[in-house]
Amino acid sequence: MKANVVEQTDGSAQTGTDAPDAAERIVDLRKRIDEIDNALIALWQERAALSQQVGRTRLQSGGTRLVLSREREILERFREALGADGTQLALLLLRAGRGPL
Ligand SMILES: C=C(O[C@@H]1C=C(C(=O)O)C=C[C@H]1O)C(=O)O
Repeated sequence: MKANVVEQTDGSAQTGTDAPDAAERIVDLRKRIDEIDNALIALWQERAALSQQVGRTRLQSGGTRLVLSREREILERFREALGADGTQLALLLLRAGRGPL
């Protein structure tokens, strides 16, 4: 294993290059990647909580646990935007909110 694929002593991951300019650019780009990941995690959790709220509201009013036509719309939206990966992502999103089928 190359030495530059191990962790640095400060706990941050190595950049994977010994070129200082590239390493600096990578550290910079990674800051934005980390911001995006944190936003995605927060949005994921918010969506799951909202979905659970909808589910509870519907069940308490005598409605169904799921609305498959709505789920189909969401799957289609993600597939149109992101292709096959979008479908997989939407399936995970839906499961996070309403639990497994
Ligand atoms: C949240 C809802 O309930 C369920 C969960 C959905 C979701 O997580 O988006 C979509 C449809 C329903 O099966 C809803 O009907 O909007």
